[in-house]
Amino acid sequence: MAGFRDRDKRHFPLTDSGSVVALFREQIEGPNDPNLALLSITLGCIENALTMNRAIPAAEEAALLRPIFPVVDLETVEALYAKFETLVRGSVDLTEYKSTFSSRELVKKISDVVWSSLSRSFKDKAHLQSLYSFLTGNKLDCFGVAFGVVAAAQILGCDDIHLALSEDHAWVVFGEDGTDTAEVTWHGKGNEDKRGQSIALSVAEKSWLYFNGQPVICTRATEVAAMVSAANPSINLTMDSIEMGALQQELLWLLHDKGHLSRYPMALGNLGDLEEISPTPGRPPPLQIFQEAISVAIKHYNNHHVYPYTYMGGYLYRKRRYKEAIKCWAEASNVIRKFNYTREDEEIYKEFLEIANELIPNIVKAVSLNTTDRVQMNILYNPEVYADILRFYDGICEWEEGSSTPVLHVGWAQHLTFSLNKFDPRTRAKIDVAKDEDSDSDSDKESNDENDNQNGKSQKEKGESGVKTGSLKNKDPKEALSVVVEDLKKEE
Ligand SMILES: FC(F)(F)Cc1cc2c(N3CCN(c4nnc(C(F)(F)F)s4)CC3)ncnc2s1
Repeated sequence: MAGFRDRDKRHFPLTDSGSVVALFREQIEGPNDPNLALLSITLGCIENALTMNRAIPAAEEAALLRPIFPVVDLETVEALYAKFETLVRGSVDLTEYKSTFSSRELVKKISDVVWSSLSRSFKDKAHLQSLYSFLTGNKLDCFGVAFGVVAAAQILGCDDIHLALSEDHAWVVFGEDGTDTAEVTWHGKGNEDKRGQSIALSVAEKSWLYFNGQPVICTRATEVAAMVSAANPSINLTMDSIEMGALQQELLWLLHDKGHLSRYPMALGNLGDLEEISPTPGRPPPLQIFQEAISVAIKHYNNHHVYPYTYMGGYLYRKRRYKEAIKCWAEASNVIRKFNYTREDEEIYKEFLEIANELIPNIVKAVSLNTTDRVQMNILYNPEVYADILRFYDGICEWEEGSSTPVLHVGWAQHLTFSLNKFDPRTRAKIDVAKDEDSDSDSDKESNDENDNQNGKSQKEKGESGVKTGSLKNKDPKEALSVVVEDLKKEE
């Protein structure tokens, strides 16, 4: 059984980040599977010490010469581990579940064990993702519940139960070939939880939330990567714990070097962000890490992940490399157009709303004010940039087409016209929005329902109930945009 081994105990007490990395390294290197509960309790204990109740500003703390990195005693971790093991083993009678592989009933039972221990307080605070939070405060966020179920499954010896991750949701896979799926946590606000159900129906909706069937399926080592990635160094809205960020960064490099981020674009994105904050000597620059995330998404997930492009776009925007940032956002839009927008896709909706209604307008404002900088200024004379903004909007229009919920509203049109009108008219005339044969959206918007292809109903016809907005593909850009703007104004 997973349990605490002497070789694990040898690392304690943990006194600095090096000793934590050594523990994680030995756990990951094997020969046994890494012990998720042991590592999550340990990492959560450190995060709690470094980010909670840090009332005194760091400067004064340093003046007091108070050691910042907490000492993690074996007793503390062992006691919490024993509490988790007692809860899990005491609640699940495995003799009731005969088969070699886990059943949906067993998965639901494990989910119920975690679920029923939770306090009712609101769950979208920070630092609620680890078993330390669960065992000391009975609080977990959406990810934390899913992770807790997998950690509990490991203690029960259910080695076929693994974490499945999309960009804004988590569930589990299990069974003989690891393709059975089950909801084990809730999602978003005000949505009834669907725990115990398979996710097949939700995937059929072609929603971004379920990735249209391209989630990150974890191994025990990738589950460690998820735990590390979900760690949160923030002390409050304006301050991060440098020590916690550095520890997270070191652990992500350890996992990266062992190949455990090679199918996990979001963890690579997290690492790129950490490298921007504090570059590690001898390691690749952030852009290269973001590029690696994009390559992984293209290679392993049929380019169905949005975040690799918004990680890179955000970085380029912060570096004032506006032309390249806008290209990334056009690529992000090229991903989302493959999906149908559903009401549980709010997180990614907010991402595109911020790009369209804040970031791009800020760029066109900045470059039209800053006439001295020739490089920046000529963005408004660059047909490629203009075309990328049109592609960005066209992808959002396609995302909306055939969806049950509208995406665009007149606010979008106001920012759209503001941004586009800043471009020189001659530039706008220069671009040729040719109908791009092979990327005809019908084929991209895979319809999981074979019937549509058989009776030739395209995605658009199929989405009869969906919202209709003009796609820019077949029209002259100015005419197309006036169609979109008029449509939106009608809704006002
Ligand atoms: F499990 C859920 F439900 F929480 C879904 C997951 C989220 C997530 C993540 N995130 C989410 C995306 N995220 C982003 N931060 N910045 C982003 C970008 F907009 F800059 F791209 S995306 C923070 C890290 N990082 C590693 N793994 C996961 S699994």
